[in-house]
Amino acid sequence: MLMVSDDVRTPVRYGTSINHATDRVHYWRDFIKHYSHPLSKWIDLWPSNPPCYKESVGKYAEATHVLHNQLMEAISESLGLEKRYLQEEIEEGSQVMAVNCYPACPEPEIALGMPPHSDFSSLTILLQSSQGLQIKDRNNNWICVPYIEGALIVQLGDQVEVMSNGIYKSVVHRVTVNKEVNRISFASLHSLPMNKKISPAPKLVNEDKQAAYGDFSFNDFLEYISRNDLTKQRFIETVKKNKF
Ligand SMILES: O=C(O)CCC(=O)C(=O)O
Ligand SMILES: [Fe+2]
Repeated sequence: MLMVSDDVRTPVRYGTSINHATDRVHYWRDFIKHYSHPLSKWIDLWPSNPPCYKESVGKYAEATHVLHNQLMEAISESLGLEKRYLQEEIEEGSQVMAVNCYPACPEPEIALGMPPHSDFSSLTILLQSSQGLQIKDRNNNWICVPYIEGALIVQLGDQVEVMSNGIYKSVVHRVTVNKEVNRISFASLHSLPMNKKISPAPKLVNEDKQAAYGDFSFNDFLEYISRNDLTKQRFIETVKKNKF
């Protein structure tokens, strides 16, 4: 399935993913329906072809889950919080593996693989087959993330921005396309549990630094994206108490 946006305001979108951004809300709703089903442990959502997919991607998903836990410990420590701050929630959280495919594009200058956005996740761990990802720096310039074979890219998501009371910022990113090669990326999006309200860590809130965000859950995020266009306003802007 190739999805090309007919949106004339922005460059067309050229690419597809197993849970394409515009389709993600439907994908996630289905995923959550299965996930919250009492028999969810026995419901197999993996594609059966190619036959090695389930085993290889399954192992990769397990490894990224472990890495996510370790990175969250390091982030908590760096903020002066307990190493195991939110550990239980992290263990019980969800993980979505988004497999994105961006075909070589005849007119890359008028297309984008994925429009600018930040991830709702705590962290996204990304593996890319070639260059294409760009991040926005604090001066609003787009910076290419270089391709390094086998390297994992870790992106901070909205949940860490809120939990850290804005000390860390979730990264705005987009994906460009090119004329020569098809690009594939595996984005492993890790999140705290659906109904867990995420708010600034109490230790990071004081008289000098008030809570800069209200609380929100993954469910609130899903509600938001089912009604709003994420390319017009990032979800995190809606939970900020003061615009800064
Ligand atoms: O393809 C990429 O490099 C990034 C994909 C992405 O941003 C996402 O799946 O949220
Ligand atoms: Fe993303």
